[in-house]
Amino acid sequence: MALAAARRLLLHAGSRLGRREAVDGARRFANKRVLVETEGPAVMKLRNPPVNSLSLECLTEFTISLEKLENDKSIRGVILTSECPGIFSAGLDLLEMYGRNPAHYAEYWKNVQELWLRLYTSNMILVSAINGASPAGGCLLALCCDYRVMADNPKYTIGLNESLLGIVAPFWFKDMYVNTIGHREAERALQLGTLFSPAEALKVGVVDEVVPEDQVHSKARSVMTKWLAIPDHSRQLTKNMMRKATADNLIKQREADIQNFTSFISKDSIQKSLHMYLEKLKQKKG
Ligand SMILES: CCCCC/C=C\C/C=C\C/C=C/C(=O)SCCNC(=O)CCNC(=O)[C@H](O)C(C)(C)COP(=O)(O)OP(=O)(O)OC[C@H]1O[C@@H](n2cnc3c(N)ncnc32)[C@H](O)[C@@H]1OP(=O)(O)O
Repeated sequence: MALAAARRLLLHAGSRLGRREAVDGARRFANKRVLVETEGPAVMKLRNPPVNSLSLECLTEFTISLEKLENDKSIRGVILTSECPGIFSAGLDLLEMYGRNPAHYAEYWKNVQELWLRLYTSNMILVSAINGASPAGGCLLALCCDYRVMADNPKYTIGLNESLLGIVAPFWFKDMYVNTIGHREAERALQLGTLFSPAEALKVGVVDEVVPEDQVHSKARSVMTKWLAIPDHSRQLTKNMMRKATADNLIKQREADIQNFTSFISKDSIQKSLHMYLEKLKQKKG
């Protein structure tokens, strides 16, 4: 209920902002954690500092922004990137999965599923400009895209590292990984929780292209231009043919997946693992 109300408020605020900024001549709309520019190829920038973690609020704003873009028939493609220096996205927000109650975990997971389903089955062309670290849920966002361009900076890594946290990548994360890099590579990378450097990610197929950091956005734009030259109807039907079975696999068991997540994440042993991981992140500083 609370989330539905927040959603209505955000949609309302979003459209107000949209109108005001259009009057200024810049075609863009924004909410607190997601900025969308629709001048030229649409660009969606995550801005949830310090690390673009996908908190419930961030997920909600992201989903709403995507919904607005989908409803604007003049927008055929979106570049997904980050406004946080050095970070594409740190993935799901660990604080949404630690020390909360089962109802919160269920609500959070429903929203993770919702964003994934919308992104993965989007009719728009999605290109990610990966300009920073992209672990776990950050990698998931990139994997939803039709093409991934990554900055050539060895400090940036990408991959589904869940097993390093003592948790397990859900089956639909795994399915998408298998679809992208094949069964053997996915099996190894998932068990080891591998975080790939840009060069390794290119080799294994997690990303499609690695370019110097200052060229990530221009490359993403030129990729978008190429993809926009393809007729929408044939490209969309082809995308749907490739992705439908994977999305349907979650759709048919959404409730069971929420229950699984809630009971798994509520376990004492899993909470303990998350606690240790969060402590490790804190200690990194000191
Ligand atoms: C069998 C049934 C199975 C059912 C399924 C069950 C479970 C699966 C569930 C979920 C799948 C999970 C998916 C995820 O996405 S989990 C999140 C994984 N993310 C990570 O591991 C990234 C962790 N972060 C980092 O490695 C680094 O922070 C960074 C992104 C490389 C950035 O490094 P940098 O040095 O720039 O920053 P800091 O490390 O100092 O971080 C700053 C600040 O942010 C906090 N933080 C970092 N990441 C997260 C996060 N994901 N969520 C929340 N908070 C995060 C960090 O703790 C610091 O906080 P502080 O308060 O100390 O300033």
